[in-house]
Amino acid sequence: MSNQQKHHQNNKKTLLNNQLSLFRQVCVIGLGLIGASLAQAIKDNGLSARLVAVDRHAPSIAEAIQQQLLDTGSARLSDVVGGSDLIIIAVPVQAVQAVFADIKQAMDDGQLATDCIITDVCSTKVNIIDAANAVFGSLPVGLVPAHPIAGAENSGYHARRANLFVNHSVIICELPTTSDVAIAKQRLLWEAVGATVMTMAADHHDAILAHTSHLPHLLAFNLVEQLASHDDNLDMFRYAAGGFRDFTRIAASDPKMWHDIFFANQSAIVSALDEYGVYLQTMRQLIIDKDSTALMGILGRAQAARRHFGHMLASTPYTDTSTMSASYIITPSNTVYGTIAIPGDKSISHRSIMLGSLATGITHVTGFLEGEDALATLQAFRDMGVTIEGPDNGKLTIHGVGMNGLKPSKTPLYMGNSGTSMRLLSGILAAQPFDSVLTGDTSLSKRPMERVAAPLRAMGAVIQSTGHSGTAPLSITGRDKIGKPLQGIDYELPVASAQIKSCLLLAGLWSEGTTTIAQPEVSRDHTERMLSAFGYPVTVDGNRISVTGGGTLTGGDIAVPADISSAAFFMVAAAISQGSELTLTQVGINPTRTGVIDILRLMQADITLSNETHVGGEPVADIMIRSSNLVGIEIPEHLVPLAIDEFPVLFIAASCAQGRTVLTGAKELRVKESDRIAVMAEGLQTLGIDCTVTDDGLIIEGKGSEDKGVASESGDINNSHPVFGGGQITSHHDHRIAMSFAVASLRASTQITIEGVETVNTSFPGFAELANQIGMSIQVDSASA
Ligand SMILES: O=C(O)C1=C[C@@H](OP(=O)(O)O)[C@@H](O)[C@H](O)C1
Ligand SMILES: C=C(OP(=O)(O)O)C(=O)O
Repeated sequence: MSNQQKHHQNNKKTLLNNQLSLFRQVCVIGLGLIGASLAQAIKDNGLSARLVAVDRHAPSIAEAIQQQLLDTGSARLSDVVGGSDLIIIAVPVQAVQAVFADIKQAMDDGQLATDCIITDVCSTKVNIIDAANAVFGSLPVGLVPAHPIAGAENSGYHARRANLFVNHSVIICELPTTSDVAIAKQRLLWEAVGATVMTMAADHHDAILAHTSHLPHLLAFNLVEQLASHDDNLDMFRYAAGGFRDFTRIAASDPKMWHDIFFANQSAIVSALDEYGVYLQTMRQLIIDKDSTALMGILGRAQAARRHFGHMLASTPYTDTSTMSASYIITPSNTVYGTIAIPGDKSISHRSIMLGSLATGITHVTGFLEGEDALATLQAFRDMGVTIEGPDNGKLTIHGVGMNGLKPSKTPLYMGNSGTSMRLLSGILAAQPFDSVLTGDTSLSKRPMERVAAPLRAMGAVIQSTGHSGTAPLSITGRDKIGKPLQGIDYELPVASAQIKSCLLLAGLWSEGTTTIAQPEVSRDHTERMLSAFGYPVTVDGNRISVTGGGTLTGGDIAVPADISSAAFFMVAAAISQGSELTLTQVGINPTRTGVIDILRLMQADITLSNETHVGGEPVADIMIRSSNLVGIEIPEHLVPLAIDEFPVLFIAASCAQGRTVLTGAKELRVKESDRIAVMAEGLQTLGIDCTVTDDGLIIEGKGSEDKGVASESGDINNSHPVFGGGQITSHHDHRIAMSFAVASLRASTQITIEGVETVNTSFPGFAELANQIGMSIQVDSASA
């Protein structure tokens, strides 16, 4: 059950428990779909002691009384309205003024109190307020204009559904003249029938609805009319496939209602139509001109935006984690075996979009990671006007716009779950002439952003982290308002973070003078390498990296190697399990990323690299890893930034090692998608591992020492005894936590269930399928929440 449904249930319970109804008598005017559904929901939720209705259609009233929905009803308001404390107007927009006149008469006759709450459910709001003003002379204190964004193409009393409003939004216009009690009671009513209440000014409501509801309805009616007017219309309708059916579904709605809406919201609808006309003409011309690039740009942007808007509204990663509905149910298996290809590197995929977009000419990318994080970066550049074809099986074609070719996005740029996207983009955007806003999902909105905002400010950027504590949303002011470019900076990084370094180097591309970043330890250098590959000079002097502003990038081909951070799960899987041997092909082995190999080797893992070569400026190799008798170690601190994302799964390796493993100097783990020290410790303890959390790391008592056959003389490995118990793990919406505990199942005594695994798609789409291919047994359960 969703939170909203629970809330709905609780409201209902409270009202019923108190044996009090919210209203004495509700009078519904108009028993069409919305009016009758609301009446039914009020009845079913016990929200009013009495329920009466007014409708000119006598059979509907008679039936509603006979079905005990109504206490009474009539065609005339004055017959039934007396004593009502809520009136709901559910008639076509143009009829509302006449209803107001009847209500005023009832007030003047003493049938109704002057503070009686009056609401409506119409699709336009300004004209409702105008009509009330015209009738009452001033706005009644009980007037709460409202609009439930819910409906169905079927109309009338018989189409009613008490659950029509559950999980739908209701927009309320809180007028300055309305009493607080009236607003509060309206909120309670809508929440009690399952809706989410939003408030909006009436004119804003009408402008928005003109685009999101009125225009689409008008187009649907128009398209059906267009086809119906053809002589061969029967054939057209007979063979009209899904597209026509889907597009015109809403043209089956009530014509009278829509006729009224089109007039009631005349000016906003006409301006939405004018805008539509311009866009339509543009597409028409592109087809005439056979302008494939521009047409693909529009189609690709629209397709991606359609998907993107849904996520933005829900403030969730591209995969909706709000309901935590997917779990892994993993049956222990002992051995993994095979040769597999791991998906593309996330860090390099992000950078290929960024630099490809800013380059002149076309950039072809292969091996692009089609995971949610890299797709967020891709969408952001589409939002800024870059035409990007694909992804199609990891292939992208980016039509670079040059260093000065980005356009302002019409909406905030949504970064989903991706820290890399937000931090690197803030460097690029701080240098653009236009304003930008960067938002993210719940997890990203908790991660520190002042680490990039503060040094960017030192370069002259105007950037605000508008969240609770130095967090997103980020609001960036365009250079056109500031009037001078960013200034190069000499900056010493407080932490070894490739994201901060890359953000500042990227800002440096547009800055006056030279930007030099000094890092305390080596961190991944993909930005530096890719800048050079695109022909931008980068100077590396030990741990000091410099770029000078004013250069250009030239598009080219980028082959993204397999992601060593994803490969790490399978490296540990093979090392800790019995009789295992895995070969992972063409994995990136950039020395700034191979900390996981170094650490596993220090733990005496059996790892061999072969077929070493270079792909697109990055070294790659096949990595073979076999079952190993691991030993606990003190992890050298200089390796921490080189394995920063691999620690969750290295903790699994440490649990299976003989002796204690100590990690220090890894405070950064606390500000990833989750606090990876705390969350891993919690999960390890659930599975029976003895571990101690420290400020900047973790101490793990490995259970490998119980291993009877520790590297026997013949060199055999005995990794067969269980190290972990079974149990239920929460991933805290962190992809790497979910995948790490999946790997632990190879040494578990019984089943492990991992909740909230949707975010695995941010970095490793297809993880469970690949794991099962090599011998693991992961069942993905998408309905277990
Ligand atoms: O630059 C990058 O692509 C990344 C840098 C690292 O973050 P920090 O720079 O914050 O350590 C890493 O954790 C992240 O997954 C990707
Ligand atoms: C920390 C990670 O990514 P990001 O910072 O881009 O969200 C990660 O992938 O583990």
